[in-house]
Amino acid sequence: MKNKLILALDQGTTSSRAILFNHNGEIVRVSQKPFEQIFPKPGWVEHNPNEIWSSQISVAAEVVAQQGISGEGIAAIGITNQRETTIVWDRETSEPIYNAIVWQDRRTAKYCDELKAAGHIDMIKKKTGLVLDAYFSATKLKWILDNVEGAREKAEAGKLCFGTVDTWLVWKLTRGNMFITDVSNASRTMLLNIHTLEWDEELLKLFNIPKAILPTVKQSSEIYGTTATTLFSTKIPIAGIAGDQQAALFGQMCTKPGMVKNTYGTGCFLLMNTGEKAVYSNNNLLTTVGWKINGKTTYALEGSVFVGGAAVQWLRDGARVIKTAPGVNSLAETVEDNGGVYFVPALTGLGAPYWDQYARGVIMGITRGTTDNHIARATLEGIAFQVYDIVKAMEADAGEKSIELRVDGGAAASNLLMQIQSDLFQFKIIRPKTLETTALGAAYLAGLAVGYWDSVDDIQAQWIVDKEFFPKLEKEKVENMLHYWHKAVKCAQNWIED
Ligand SMILES: Nc1ncnc2c1ncn2[C@@H]1O[C@H](COP(=O)(O)OP(=O)(O)O)[C@@H](O)[C@H]1O
Ligand SMILES: O=P(O)(O)OC[C@H](O)CO
Repeated sequence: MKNKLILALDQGTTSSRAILFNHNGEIVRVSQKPFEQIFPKPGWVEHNPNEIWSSQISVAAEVVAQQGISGEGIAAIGITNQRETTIVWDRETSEPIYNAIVWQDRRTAKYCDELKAAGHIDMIKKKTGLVLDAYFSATKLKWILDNVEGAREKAEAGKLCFGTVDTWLVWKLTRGNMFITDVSNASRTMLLNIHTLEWDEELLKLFNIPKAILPTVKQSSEIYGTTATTLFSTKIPIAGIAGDQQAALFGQMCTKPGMVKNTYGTGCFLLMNTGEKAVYSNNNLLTTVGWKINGKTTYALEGSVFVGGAAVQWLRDGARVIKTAPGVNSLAETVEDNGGVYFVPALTGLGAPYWDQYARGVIMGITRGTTDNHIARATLEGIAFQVYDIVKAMEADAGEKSIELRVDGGAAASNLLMQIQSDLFQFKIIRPKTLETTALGAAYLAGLAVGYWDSVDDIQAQWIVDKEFFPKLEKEKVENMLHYWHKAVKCAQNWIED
């Protein structure tokens, strides 16, 4: 068994990845495929669910083929995924009835306002740990049922399935045999009571969601079933599922209360393990389920930034200032500072700690001397400032100052971004050798379930530091930058009027 490999499927916002890990937690092979981002209207973001599946299964098949193994060589599959993204499909045909509404999509912002005005904020926070925002699945699911012709009747009749991306992938991997999700993904729907870990009747009534449309909620690490034989040469156990941010927390081995990581992907997500206690924030952070293993639930506090690496992507695809994402670094490195330019990348509103659905991006402080180099630098800083604001909120909740931060995700590859982050915090940033901690977390969850690894202690030593970043910038300069950053944030806030 230990000679076999674990296959992690990491279905992210911008690409699908498949990674084979060995018993030492090392990457043996990776394959990655980007897929289309669909923006039908300002503030709307969609994916084609069939493309999510085809890109994911093609990279899985690719790593297996390139490694020259068959299904026999894989001990288990672990799944991790972009969270909240909402897919509804026909139970009979497996055909989606609408595009996936992506977590960044703001189309239900107004409906959230109505719910706030009707006084539902506290009940929702108490039961789900979440802030009333268009980010989560419940309002997106309601939108599909209300806006796709015939959907509500079909849902009432039990003919439709709703799933976050994990549910959709398991459905496809098992050819419709399994309709499940795990507690970490379920906790992001705004329909799960995070204390009982069951779908909540009061919430289902509020959002007008028929229970028949929902999957069964499972632990994050257990043998759920096996893949359909038509996909790989043999049946492979599917044994781990977690939302990507919770998986990254696990992959970073933040398994003890108080441990924190930040992932710099499309968005940025800072999570702190709070142990068996669901801790509530007084500073606009989310309470979420980390994972459930062997009947024990671990909770986390989370600060979510909607646009992190996606700001770099916009610089590449929207503004066309750079040709590749890493190109942002070579541009930004050529200037010593931002030249007074501040970019608040509120391209899909602002997440924690502002929770402003109507904020939009601003670039402030442009002068005749401003160049694309300054804009590139301001983009990286805009990512780091947002993470700074979240750490401050978490420190206020914890009542103590942070001393270090573990980082991962695609954009954490940028040494400049990590240096800026350390300068802002004035403490150490630690980047582990494996930046693919999301996939690694899913691999660990699956491997633990099938006995590939014996226990968390067995894998703890596999977390190895690659590079540490220490603050270099004087405190006064940092304070001045923070002053202008917060001034720019005010300009971005509450921009959209309808
Ligand atoms: N070297 C780099 N410097 C800065 N940003 C980068 C770099 N490499 C990738 N990125 C950004 O990181 C993001 C990709 O990270 P990843 O963890 O793969 O995201 P996701 O899982 O959300 O799809 C992209 O938004 C990209 O713009
Ligand atoms: O695709 P990522 O890595 O940016 O993660 C998306 C999050 O899960 C959204 O909550």
